[in-house]
Amino acid sequence: MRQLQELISFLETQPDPQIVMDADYRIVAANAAYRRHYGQGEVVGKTCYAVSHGYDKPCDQCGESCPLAASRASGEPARVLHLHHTPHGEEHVDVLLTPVRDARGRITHFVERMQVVREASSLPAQRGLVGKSPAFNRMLELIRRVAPSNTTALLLGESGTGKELVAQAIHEHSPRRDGPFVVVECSGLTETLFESELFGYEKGAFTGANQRKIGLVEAAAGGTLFLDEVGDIPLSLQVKLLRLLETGTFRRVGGVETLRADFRLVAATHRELKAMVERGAFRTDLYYRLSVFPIGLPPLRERREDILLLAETLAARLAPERKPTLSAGFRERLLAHDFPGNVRELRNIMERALLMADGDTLLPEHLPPEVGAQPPAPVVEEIVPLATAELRYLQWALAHHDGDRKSLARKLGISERTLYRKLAG
Ligand SMILES: Nc1ncnc2c1ncn2[C@@H]1O[C@H](COP(=O)(O)OP(=O)(O)OP(=O)(O)O)[C@@H](O)[C@H]1O
Repeated sequence: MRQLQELISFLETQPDPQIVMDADYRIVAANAAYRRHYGQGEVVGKTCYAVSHGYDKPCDQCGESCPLAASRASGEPARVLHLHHTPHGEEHVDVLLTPVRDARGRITHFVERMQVVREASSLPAQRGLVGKSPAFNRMLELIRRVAPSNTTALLLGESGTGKELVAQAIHEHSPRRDGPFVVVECSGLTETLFESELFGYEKGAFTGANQRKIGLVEAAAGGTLFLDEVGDIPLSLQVKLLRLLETGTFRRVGGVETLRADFRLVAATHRELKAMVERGAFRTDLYYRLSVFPIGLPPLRERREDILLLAETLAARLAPERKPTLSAGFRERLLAHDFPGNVRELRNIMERALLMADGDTLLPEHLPPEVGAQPPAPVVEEIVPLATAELRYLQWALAHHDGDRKSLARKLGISERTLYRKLAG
C-alpha cells in the first residue's frame, strides 16, 4: 500500500497523462497531467476500457489489442496505438503499459502512460495525415516507432496512398525535424542527371557548368533525404546509390574532394521491389540496404472508414474560404467507389466537385458519372450460409456508416457487444 502511495505521488508530477490500474482494469489513480488533459470527471474506480473506449468489456474482447492483457501475459511493458474517446473527440493515443511488481515479484498494478499522437489526426485537420481506420492506425504505429530513430524507412504503397506525406511525418517527428526535408524524384532520371542532381557538380565539370552547384544529398545535410519512386532507378545507377549508402560519402561531378553525407533516408516505391530483385531488375544488396524498416501504406479501398473523413478534410483544405458540406447522396456515392487512384483520386474528385458546386453543398451531380454510380450490393447474389451473409452485411454496414460503432449498433437494433461478437465471426 505504501509502495502504491509512493508510486502515485511520483506520477503526480510527471508531464504525460498517466493512470494506475489494478489487474482487473480498474483505475486506482490518475495523475495531474491526465486530469488536465482529459478532465472528464472522476475516473478512479472505473475501468480503463469504459473510460477510454466506452466499452463494457476489455478491448481485446472488442476487436482491439489490449496492452494490459498483453503485459499481464508477458510480464513485459506493452505499447499500442489506440483511438481514445476524449472530451476533445476521438484522439490517437500512444499507450505504454508497464507492470508494477511487489517485493515478491508479483504484478500488482499497471501504469498506463498516454502520449498524444501528433503525426496524424482522427479529425479533419488543416495539414498532415488524417485517418482513423484500423489499417491506417497500424501504419501510424510503425511511423511512430521509426520516426525518432535514424533508421532507413521504406514506404511501400500504391500511387496516391500518401507516401510523400508519410515521409514528411517521419521527418517532422525525428530529431532532424529542424533540418531540411529534401525530395528526390527518382523516376525519369538519366545517368548524367542522376549524378549531377544528387551529388552536384564543380564549375567546368561539363559544358554549361558555369559555377559550382551543390546536389540534393548535400542540401539534405542535417535533415532527411526522401527518395521517391526508388524502384524506378535503372540498374546502372543503383550501384551509385548503393555506394553512397555504404560509404556515407560522395563526390561532386568533376570534383576530387570526398564529401561526407549527413542525412536520414526515407525511400518509397509503388513497385514490388522484392519481385524486382527476383527478376534481376533491382540489386539485392541495395534492396537490403533500403528495406530495414518497411512500412506498407494501405490503399484507400482497404481503409474505407477513412473515405468521408478524408473527403471532408480535403474539401476544407481545398476551399478554406468556403464551408463545404457533403450531402448524403454525395457521401453514398463516394463510399461506393473503389478509388484505384487512392487519396490522390479522392483529392481530384473533391477539387472538381468544389468547382462544379455553385453553393457550398456538394451533391451527387457534382461527381464524375463513374464515381460510385453502381453501389455494390452488400450481399452478393449467391446462396451462402446465413451467418456468412450476416457477416458480409455487417462489414458493409461498418464501411458505410459514418459514425462510431455504438451508433451503428443502435441503428442495427443490437447492442454494441453483439455487434463486436458478430463481427469477430
Ligand atoms: N492520410 C492522408 N491524409 C490527408 N491527405 C492525404 C493522406 N494521404 C494522402 N493525402 C493526400 O493525397 C495526395 C497524394 O498523396 P502523396 O502525394 O503523398 O501520395 P504518394 O503515395 O506519394 O503518390 P505517388 O506515388 O503518386 O507520388 C496529396 O494531396 C496528399 O496530401
